[in-house]
Amino acid sequence: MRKILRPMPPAAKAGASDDRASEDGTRAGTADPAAKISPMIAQYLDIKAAHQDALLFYRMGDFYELFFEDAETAAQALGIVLTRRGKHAGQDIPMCGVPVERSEDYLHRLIGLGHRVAVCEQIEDPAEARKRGAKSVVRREVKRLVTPGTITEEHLLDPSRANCLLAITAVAQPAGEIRYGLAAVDISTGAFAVCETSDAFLESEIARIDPAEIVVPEALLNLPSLTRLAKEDKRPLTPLGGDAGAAASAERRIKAFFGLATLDSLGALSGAESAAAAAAIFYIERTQLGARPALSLPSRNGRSDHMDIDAATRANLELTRTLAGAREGSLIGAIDRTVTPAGGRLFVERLSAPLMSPDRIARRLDAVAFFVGDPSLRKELRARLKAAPDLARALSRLSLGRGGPRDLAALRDGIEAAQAVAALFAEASQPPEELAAAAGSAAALESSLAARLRAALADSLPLNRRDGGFVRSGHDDALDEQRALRDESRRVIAALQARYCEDLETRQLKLKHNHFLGYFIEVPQAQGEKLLRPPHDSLFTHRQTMADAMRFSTRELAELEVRISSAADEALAREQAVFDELATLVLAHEAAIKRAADALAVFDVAAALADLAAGCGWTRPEVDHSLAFKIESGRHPVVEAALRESGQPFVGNDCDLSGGAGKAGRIAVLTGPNMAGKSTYLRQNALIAVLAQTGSFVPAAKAHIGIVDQLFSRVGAADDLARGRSTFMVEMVETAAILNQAKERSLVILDEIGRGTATFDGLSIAFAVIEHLHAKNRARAIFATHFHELTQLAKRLDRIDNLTVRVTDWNGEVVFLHEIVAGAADRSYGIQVAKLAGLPASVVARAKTLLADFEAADRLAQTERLVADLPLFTVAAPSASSPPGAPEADKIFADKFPPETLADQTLANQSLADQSFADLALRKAIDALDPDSLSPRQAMAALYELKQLRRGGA
Ligand SMILES: Nc1ncnc2c1ncn2[C@@H]1O[C@H](COP(=O)(O)OP(=O)(O)OP(=O)(O)O)[C@@H](O)[C@H]1O
Repeated sequence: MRKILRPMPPAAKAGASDDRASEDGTRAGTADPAAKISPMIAQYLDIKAAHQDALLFYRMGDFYELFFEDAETAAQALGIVLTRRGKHAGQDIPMCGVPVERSEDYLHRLIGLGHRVAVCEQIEDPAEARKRGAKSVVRREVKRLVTPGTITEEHLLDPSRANCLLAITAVAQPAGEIRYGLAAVDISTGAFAVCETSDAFLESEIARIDPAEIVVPEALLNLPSLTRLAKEDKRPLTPLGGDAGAAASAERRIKAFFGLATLDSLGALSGAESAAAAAAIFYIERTQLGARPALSLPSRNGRSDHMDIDAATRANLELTRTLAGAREGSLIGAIDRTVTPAGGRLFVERLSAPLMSPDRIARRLDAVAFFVGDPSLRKELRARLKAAPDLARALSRLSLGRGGPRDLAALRDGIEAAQAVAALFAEASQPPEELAAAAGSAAALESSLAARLRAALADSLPLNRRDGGFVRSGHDDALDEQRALRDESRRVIAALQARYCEDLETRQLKLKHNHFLGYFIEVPQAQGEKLLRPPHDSLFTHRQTMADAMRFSTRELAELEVRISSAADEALAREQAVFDELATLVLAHEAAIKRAADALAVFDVAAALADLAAGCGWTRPEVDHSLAFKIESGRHPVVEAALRESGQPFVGNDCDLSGGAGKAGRIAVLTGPNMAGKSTYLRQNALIAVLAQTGSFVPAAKAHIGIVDQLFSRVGAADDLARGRSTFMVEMVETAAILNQAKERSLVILDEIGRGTATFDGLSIAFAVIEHLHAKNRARAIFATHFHELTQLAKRLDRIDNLTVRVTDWNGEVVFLHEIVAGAADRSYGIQVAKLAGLPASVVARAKTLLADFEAADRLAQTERLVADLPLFTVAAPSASSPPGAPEADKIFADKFPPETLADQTLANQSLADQSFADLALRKAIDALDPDSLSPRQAMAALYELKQLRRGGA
């Protein structure tokens, strides 16, 4: 529904709205198309020219107005009425507007949609402008440039997520390779991290940072991964002009911003990293219009420091949001028990970038273990943390000059919470390294700071500093004096009203105030007539006649007004000075406060993970440099939580993909009926790896994980119609990425590869994918499939294990046990599941008959032919010329099929993989014959043996 937001103000309305009328010489219907541009429109066009890439909120009295294309864009985005105001170049000027007091809501919505907004304020009193002539325009200036990646306002930000601006630059290496520099800055907290990456990992790094806005030099605008992100993920992408990304000026810009003589203290930033950091600074300076946010020095985040999780895997595993974009239902939604916004943000950051160093992981796990072992300390700590407001964001607003009294109060309460936490830890015996360091940072805060703030701030605080009334009385003598004068004057007004009432013998006289008249006396019409006549007319001066009242003033009232307003103004000015003093005091401790804020977040995450581990029976994983992947009784945290709510148990399952000494890890081929729990099993093992390397306990009885450097998944079957890709195309693109990139240390989970196309195409692709994974990628992997034929691969590829999910029949109904065991599924139970889903009985019965026919005849035969034709070991073969009987194949064949078993084996009902082995057996038997050395009897026996082999393979 479209809402009408801005009725045109009534002509008689006094004050600010009148300025609109006097300024605007092009009111609707009055302008001559050929007339000159009105001064106001000329001013508007001037300001707009400097802010072409933003919607211009142009302040007119109590509204922000938008004109021309901006009006059309905003009206459509906000669902507000588009109207017209005068003409420009013979055309109507489209216009819409939002009231100032509700503008933040509209800003929020526009920013959420990826727009940038330039907020242009009136910077002088309209009365001042009028003094320059009736047609003069109020001076205006853009005071704020609001963009998705640079917002700091509490109500515009999600407390549980970082709000990152990401600058990307490219630097060509001497060898021709392009290296990308990435600088991620969260102005709302001051966090500033840089890293460098190659083209192959650019997208996964962007997915990890999950930026609210990306800025790039114009030359990079057409980079395919960026255009895709901007178009399909709707990430705001802002081009930077000038030399923003130039390596040459980068160092100078960083030094100037941080006031550094040299960049040595930042460690060795690469050329790409410093170019990106400088580009981010350039954009921040441009948008903050002179205000300097309290940014930390850029810290390097080596790409090899964290597990690489590509964008598709991140989305598929629903780590921080579901495929539909919601937090609820994601991993973080199910397991986040942090109690502070900063703790929540740190947890998201850690979960998005699992570590690669067993030592660093162990340090985090030590902190969690410490709190698991001390439940009462944990409870006490969490209670104190709950009282801690968002220190980092309040500090950032103060540093940008956008803070309010409540930000000072947040600082006060946050510092006190940090001190309380530090005091709690002073008594803790032998806290682990991570917590001891955090306690040190919390304790290092200047204790007098909170005391100063407590003494200065009133108990109840307004949102905006300009409202005043936030300084405690008794704190500042000068302020108290002004306030007394102001309040005294108000009492005098009340006394004056009483006196006039008495003198005129009426109770209907009121002393009122508005912006236009200031203080005035209002009486009903009949009373007013009296005041216009002697003797009253010598005292009362007529000001205005209303429909049913008249307004007057007196000399006494005018004098009083001057006294009152100057006392109020002076009190307010004094309060602003107190605010500035307090803000300066706080900012002098900026670095220490930031460290303490980070420390509180570290405490929060460790205690929250401990709470989770203790409450849900999670255990400490063992993480090292091996290629182990051994999980005992692992669970899926999100599915388990959902089942718990409906009172059902989750069945824990083991998983062992460990590589032996000097050997790559194993590949599990998982078959089982629909709805048995295959996808759950796949995902839970990937999530356990992520959680373990995040430094969390894991939902398993025991877990041993050798560092996973890259996590790949191909799960889910979402069409990606927005990108113009079919389900199958998406599946193949993601599978290709995995096969091209996965290595021995990777973990790969693949769900039903090949199901999106014709059966035999799909089966062939699935076969080839597993062979490639086994021979080339050599990664630890789980491959869930409905192609039971794939289980035959375990017979000839040494690192493949078959797993299946147990089900049982009960009175003809399928019962899922959700238990993963070694072996292959005997059948699919698809029809039973379809029956459970409520397919009509006639359809189920018909499907059963057809299945019996298909199983008996055609499909099996076709399958057998297909696999008999498949070139075996094409991936594993040392060279393309190696024949099927090459040494590796021979060895596997001999292990799997000793000659004595081949003769009497009935192969007729075996699957196609067995079939090819039987053919191989026949050929080997013929090759082994030496007719010249056989007696007639031996020749006869050999002939029978060959017949037998042939019969088995037919
Ligand atoms: N280990 C488990 N313990 C208890 N319930 C489970 C378990 N695993 C899965 N389930 C339940 O079974 C449902 C189906 O699981 P899942 O989607 O993993 O099956 P699937 O085998 O992948 O099915 P399909 O082949 O049809 O995709 C889950 O939503 C969950 O309710």
